[in-house]
Amino acid sequence: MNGADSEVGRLATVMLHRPGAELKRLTPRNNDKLLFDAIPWVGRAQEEHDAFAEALRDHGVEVLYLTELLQDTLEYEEAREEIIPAVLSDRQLGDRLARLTRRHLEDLDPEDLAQTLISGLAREELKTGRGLVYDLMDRHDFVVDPLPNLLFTRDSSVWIGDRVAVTSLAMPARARESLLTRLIYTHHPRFAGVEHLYEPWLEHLEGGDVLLMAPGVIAVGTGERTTPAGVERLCRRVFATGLAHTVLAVPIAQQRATMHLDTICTMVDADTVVMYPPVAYSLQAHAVTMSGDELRVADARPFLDAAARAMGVERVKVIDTGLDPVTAEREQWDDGNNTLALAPRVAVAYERNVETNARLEAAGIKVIRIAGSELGSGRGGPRCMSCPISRERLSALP
Ligand SMILES: NC(=O)NCCC[C@H](N)C(=O)O
Repeated sequence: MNGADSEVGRLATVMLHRPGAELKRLTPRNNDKLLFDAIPWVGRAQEEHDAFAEALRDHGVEVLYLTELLQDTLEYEEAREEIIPAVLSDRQLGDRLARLTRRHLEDLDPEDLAQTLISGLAREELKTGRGLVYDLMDRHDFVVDPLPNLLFTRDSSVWIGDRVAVTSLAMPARARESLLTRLIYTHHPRFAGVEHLYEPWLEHLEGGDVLLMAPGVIAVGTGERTTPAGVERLCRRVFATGLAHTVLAVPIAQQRATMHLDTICTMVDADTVVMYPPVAYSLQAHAVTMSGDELRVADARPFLDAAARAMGVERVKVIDTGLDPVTAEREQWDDGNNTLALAPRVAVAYERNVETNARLEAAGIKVIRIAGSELGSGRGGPRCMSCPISRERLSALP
């Protein structure tokens, strides 16, 4: 069954994106705008990603690839008719270049169209070109921008219960990603009948900010990416559909190191989180519940207290990630807190976060280590690189 009600129920199916030609578009001139800290070695990034996928399969997880789902989806005429105009609505193109680009895209078979939607299209790759915009562009300029951050499938959709929230990404370099995930969930037969809980044109909300703390309890970070208005919209929708009774709205610092809640906190057991020490005891949360027709927003209290109350446990256990502040800061930056749980007490983590992983193991967590020196140049770890499509429900356990 599709969906999830926790971060730690046994992972059955996950959607990944194997990085490809879109990473080859990164240059020292555009990497900041495209949200990468360095220029990755693409072949090695693919090897690291393949090893990640293999580790998941070795643990019984079905791996779906976004590219393959998109190719299948683009076999359907309605899907093609929906996505091509959406790509051309970019105001940079102007009418004439948009017409040319439309013809180019319409001529592509599903495989090439999927590839172009992901890796973009440079002016020089158009078969023919004319007009003011075309003439004034550099031949390397993009007519369709590449999506190197598609690798981080966590952010462009998130399953809550049996519904999928197709997110609304805040950074212009990522906005188009959720048009692709929406297309897949709308037209791919595997997802027929799945109800959408959120849409890309609503207030900004990114999957990396959404943590399913326990059945009925969702924490949502609000900072650089997810806005308070996005949290409010999600609250209304999860309460209206009975998918949650409490949402914890968690303000996080608006900076790159903490762009999403999952950069500072992830769950490794039903009542245990791995957390960045400087924020573990200072992070605050507002518990949001429904009171009649209105949202009831409680005063801020320590996140861990608010979470324990909502989850109905005595306390949320914390494994912190480093012995000294410098190590903790280095390993937080390198996604040490960004683990992907495959089951309670089993988590995938980047191998380079030596101290954090040692701490996890000392606390009884089985750590599956993966290499990520190249993958990490996009600033995301195992949780960021995975969208759980199906997890064993914790609410179904006796
Ligand atoms: N959930 C996450 O933290 N995802 C990582 C996203 C990294 C990407 N380069 C970004 O800036 O959006």
